[in-house]
Amino acid sequence: MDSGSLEPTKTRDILASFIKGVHKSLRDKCSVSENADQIWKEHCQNKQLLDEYARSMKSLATEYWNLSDEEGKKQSRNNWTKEIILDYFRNEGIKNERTREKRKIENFIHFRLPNYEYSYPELDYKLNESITILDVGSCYNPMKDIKEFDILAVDLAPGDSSVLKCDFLSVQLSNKLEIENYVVKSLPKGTFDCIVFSMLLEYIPIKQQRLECSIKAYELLKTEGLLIIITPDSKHETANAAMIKSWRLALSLLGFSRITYSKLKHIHCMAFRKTPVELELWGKLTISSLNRNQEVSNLGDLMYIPQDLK
Ligand SMILES: C[S@@+](CC[C@H](N)C(=O)[O-])C[C@H]1O[C@@H](n2cnc3c(N)ncnc32)[C@H](O)[C@@H]1O
Repeated sequence: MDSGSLEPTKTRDILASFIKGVHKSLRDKCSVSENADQIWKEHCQNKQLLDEYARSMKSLATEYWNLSDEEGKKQSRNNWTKEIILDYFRNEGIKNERTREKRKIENFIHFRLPNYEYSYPELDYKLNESITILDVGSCYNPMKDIKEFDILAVDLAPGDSSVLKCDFLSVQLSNKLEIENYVVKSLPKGTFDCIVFSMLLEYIPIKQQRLECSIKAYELLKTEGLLIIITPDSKHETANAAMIKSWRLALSLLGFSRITYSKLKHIHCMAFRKTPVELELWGKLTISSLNRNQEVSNLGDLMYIPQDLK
């Protein structure tokens, strides 16, 4: 795409609509096909399209999103992510969350399960010097200069030499990191302090696949590790509140506890921790607190995006 001689706002709009168009075309194809896995496979092999997407995304984010002034900094997904991760791992975040979670569980047991035997686990988080981060769908590795982070950046189509090629939907999970010719073949379970899905889930065309990504994140994180999810939305905070609530329910039922949520001008930002509370008990608490009258027959249905409904 050559848009070099156009006005900046025009170029920005062209890049943004190309990106949205790739997402839409994938969703449309999957919605009329019996074989969404095949559509996804074909998409992953379309090198020309993926490379153009990577160039467009990098250009949009680094040249056209104004992030240099004070307001821009406040609205930046990378600044939000950095602040939340550092607060959680380097300040009192883990300790505060344990206290909050313990209190929540104890209240729940007291009122709903008075005969239940339970003690909140003794925890001792082992953090290496750097915070290990798996940035899924990283594109150009936007957080690579943050010195506290040790980032494994992966993408279908790397937009920077520091990013390894990997389809998160099909990559194997095992007990070690395996890389062949800059392609990730397998990721180690239970080893990451933090996983970042920054503007990833709305690219994934099917609700069930979004759930699969979330399940993989759960398996790859250490207990008490963080999952950061950023998803674009320029509407008012309340416009898609039902979707945000629905994702929270799905992720809670997987064993995540939401620790914070912010609506910035163009994005929703969420951080979840992998709770150390046993899943059966956590599920009961989730159903009682978040799911008062909703029937959940398929967790995948909860991971919808507004575009699925169009
Ligand atoms: C909208 S871009 C976001 C880039 C970056 N995270 C950011 O915040 O600027 C979405 C990225 O997710 C990548 N992606 C989508 N599905 C993926 C998958 N299954 N595995 C790895 N990367 C994926 C795309 O190639 C694309 O680079």
